[in-house]
Amino acid sequence: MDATSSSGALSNVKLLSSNKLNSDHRVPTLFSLPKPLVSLSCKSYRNLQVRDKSTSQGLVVSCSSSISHRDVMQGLHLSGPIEKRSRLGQAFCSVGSFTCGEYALESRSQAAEEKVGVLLLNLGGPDTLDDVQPFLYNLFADPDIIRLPRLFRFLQEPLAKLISTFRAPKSKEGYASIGGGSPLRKITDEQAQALKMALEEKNTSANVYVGMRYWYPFTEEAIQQIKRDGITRLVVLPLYPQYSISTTGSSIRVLQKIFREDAYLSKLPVSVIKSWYQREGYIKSMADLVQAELKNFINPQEVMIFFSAHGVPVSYVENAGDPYKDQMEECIYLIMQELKARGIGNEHTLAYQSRVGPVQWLKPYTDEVLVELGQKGIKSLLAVPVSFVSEHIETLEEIDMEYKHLALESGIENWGRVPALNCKSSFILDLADAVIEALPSATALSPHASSTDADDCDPFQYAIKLLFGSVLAIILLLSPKAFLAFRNNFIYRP
Ligand SMILES: C=CC1=C(C)c2cc3[nH]c(cc4nc(cc5[nH]c(cc1n2)c(C)c5CCC(=O)O)C(CCC(=O)O)=C4C)c(C)c3C=C
Ligand SMILES: [Fe+2]
Repeated sequence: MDATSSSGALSNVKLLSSNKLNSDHRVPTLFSLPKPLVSLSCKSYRNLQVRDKSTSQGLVVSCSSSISHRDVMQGLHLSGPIEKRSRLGQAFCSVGSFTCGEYALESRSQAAEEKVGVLLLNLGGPDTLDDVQPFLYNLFADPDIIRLPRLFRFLQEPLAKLISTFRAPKSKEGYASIGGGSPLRKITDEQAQALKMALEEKNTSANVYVGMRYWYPFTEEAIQQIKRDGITRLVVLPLYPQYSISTTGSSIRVLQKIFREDAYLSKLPVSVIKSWYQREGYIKSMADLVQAELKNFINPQEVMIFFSAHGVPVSYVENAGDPYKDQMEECIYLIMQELKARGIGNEHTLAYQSRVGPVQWLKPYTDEVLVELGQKGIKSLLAVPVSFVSEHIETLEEIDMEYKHLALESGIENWGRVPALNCKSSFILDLADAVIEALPSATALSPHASSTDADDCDPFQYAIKLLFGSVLAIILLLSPKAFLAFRNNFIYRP
């Protein structure tokens, strides 16, 4: 099919040219829009949303950085001569000067040969209690979760076996108390379906896939399906708003490995949305949830807003450069700013939950802060889970049961919890916008590892890790008592 006929839905769009890059991809397609039929709004430096007024069809124009922020913000007041480049895959097309009346733009939805895929990445969770131990094994066998120096990598799998076996009974109790398994697969599938529909509403047809890191459907399975479907452009969207080496980093590392080893995948244009905690749609959706939940308290203005994020070991942030903590703090700041703009000026605090194992995790710890707040006389508290967008064991069991119990015991009288975003429509619509904005910048996936290797730290730290690694391994292998102590440390506290 040629590019002209594929633009049929946009009757007011005139095809200027189409370049054949190679036998598989016919890109880009360039159109001009007569001024009266176009409204233009700015989403970011590189993506202008253009709407054809007569058909309400939406298109994305990607701009080179030679268009300044001021030019972009002025939208319709732009006037030439400005050099504008459309970028699709590896191709650059110089369009030359343009004025308000003659926009040259690149059309995604009209490139008939393009088959867009969106890959949602998530952690995964056991579907049944029998899955708990093997799920935990997969998690602890991940070198981005238990970061051993390279020399000690041979211990990764035996350690994973050991920790998963000893942690499983405690974990099973948790999963049993929330119905016998994790709700993650079901919710993520629903999010995928909702995202597909939201994209359709925005005139972008896409297949949406789910790839889990530690349980079914595994990322590897999703990638095989993407290949079978002949996807020609892929957006990777991890369902973690903030980036951590242990979550998004780990999933991207798996992707890079698979893509590197496959002739088709290594050429596939891919755009990875590494973090999206600062997106307006996400922040507003979170603020909506907080605002709605505050109304359930008798004195909403007296409620302490208590953000509880999943923790990571301190070493991730301090030695490996994990941006997770900074992004989390900025995210909380943005949500609070949004609430302030709505006239909600409650006090707030951030703490980290779900620590595992005998190392220091990000502080303050949720359980300790709850006790302190109770002792300080705080009477009403609204817990807000922030690191994850679906209900899961740590919201349904850890927050709703353990932390609630602890808070009430500590003197807090009124307890509330903001639900996870799940399929909230403003959130899903914003994810759809994020996908649409990411599409033009897709390029072949970089072969370099995205996560910081455990060996990348300085030689002194490396030597210390080596020493402690050896001592730990020897103690674990030789001493049953130490082994038991280690086991006890690998269950969540309190
Ligand atoms: C942003 C979210 C998450 C970060 C960061 C994270 C880091 C991290 N997690 C563990 C250990 C475990 N996590 C477990 C479950 C789990 N973790 C997250 C999210 C993050 N983890 C979610 C959403 C879930 C729940 C999945 C579900 O089934 O509902 C578990 C298993 C649960 C249990 O045993 O209690 C473990 C163990 C580490 C070590 C880590 C950082 C290094
Ligand atoms: Fe976790």
